[in-house]
Amino acid sequence: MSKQVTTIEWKEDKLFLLDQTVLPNVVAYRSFDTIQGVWDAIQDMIVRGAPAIGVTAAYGMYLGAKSIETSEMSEFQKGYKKIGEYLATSRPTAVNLSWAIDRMIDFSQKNDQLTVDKLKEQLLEEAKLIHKEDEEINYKIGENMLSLLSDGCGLLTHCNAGALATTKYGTATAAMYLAQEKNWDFKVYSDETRPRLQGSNLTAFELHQAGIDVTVITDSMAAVIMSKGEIDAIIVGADRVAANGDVANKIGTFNLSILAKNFNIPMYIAVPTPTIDMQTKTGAEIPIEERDSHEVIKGFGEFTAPKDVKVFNPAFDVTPHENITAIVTEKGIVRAPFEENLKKLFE
Ligand SMILES: CSC[C@H]1O[C@H](OP(=O)(O)O)[C@H](O)[C@@H]1O
Repeated sequence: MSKQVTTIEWKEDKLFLLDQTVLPNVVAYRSFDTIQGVWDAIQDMIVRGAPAIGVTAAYGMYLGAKSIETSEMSEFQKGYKKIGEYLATSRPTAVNLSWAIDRMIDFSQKNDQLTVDKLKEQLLEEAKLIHKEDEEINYKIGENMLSLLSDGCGLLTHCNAGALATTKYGTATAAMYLAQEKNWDFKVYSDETRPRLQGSNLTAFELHQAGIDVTVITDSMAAVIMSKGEIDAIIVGADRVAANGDVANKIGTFNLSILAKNFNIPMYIAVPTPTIDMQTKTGAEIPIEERDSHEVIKGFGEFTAPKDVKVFNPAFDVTPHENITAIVTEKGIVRAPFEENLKKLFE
């Protein structure tokens, strides 16, 4: 079994999160026991990655439930809904956040025959179940993705859709960990992924420490690597897949999809079904988070542009479904026509 970092752990009645803002230089865990702390952890990207955000939110919804001081169930439910509305404002794009919040609220409403104290205990169990399910889902995504790859392949990934973006295995990296267990001879190129550099400080960190052959490239080198025939497949994660198969993912994914078409390289999206949002019809409807300008012009500590210059910093872009070869989920491999075939995942 390959060595993987632990991103999220519930122990001593607290949530422990690996602080991803200080990787790869420092491996440090921070503990959280309030809903406000969880909100900050998601917004500040101490924890990030759609599935990891969802699991964190589930524990956050338990911590929020604990803070509601009433034994009257209707009062509790009203307060719980407000806790969910608050936590949903921490980041807008990854649908796993609202998916986890909605699941915890649905669970509380379906179990309102319990006492409030008993319900709170059960909410923690539901959060732990969501945690366990994520690990199982990622393993299955890896198995399905592996069926599309071959020993000796060269892979390109973008941002971090790895163990660090989930509870284990990752989505895009799951196949890489499984290929390592099969002693495949393969190599991975990781786009550093400006401006937050998740590809170099997270993906390269986790793959390198697991002993996987990983090479960091700048985002602008992707075309050259593809032109040299080094890449047999591009595998990325997603923050939200619309009903028509459009994919919101880290900024720069759309660029890769255009290059992939040019070089006739398959573009695979590795994604758990909770990231597929059938209520959002097309990518145009997906809210795209814009983050602070300093991520772009002060990412290395010093200003790399005039302090007051205009900066555009969308954290994500939308890759049109026409540029996608397949969406690989735990339930199977989905190809075009995506609208029709994604629906089948939920029948
Ligand atoms: C397993 S999907 C992770 C997905 O989330 C990342 O965004 P962020 O680091 O801002 O949370 C990136 O888009 C990854 O593909």
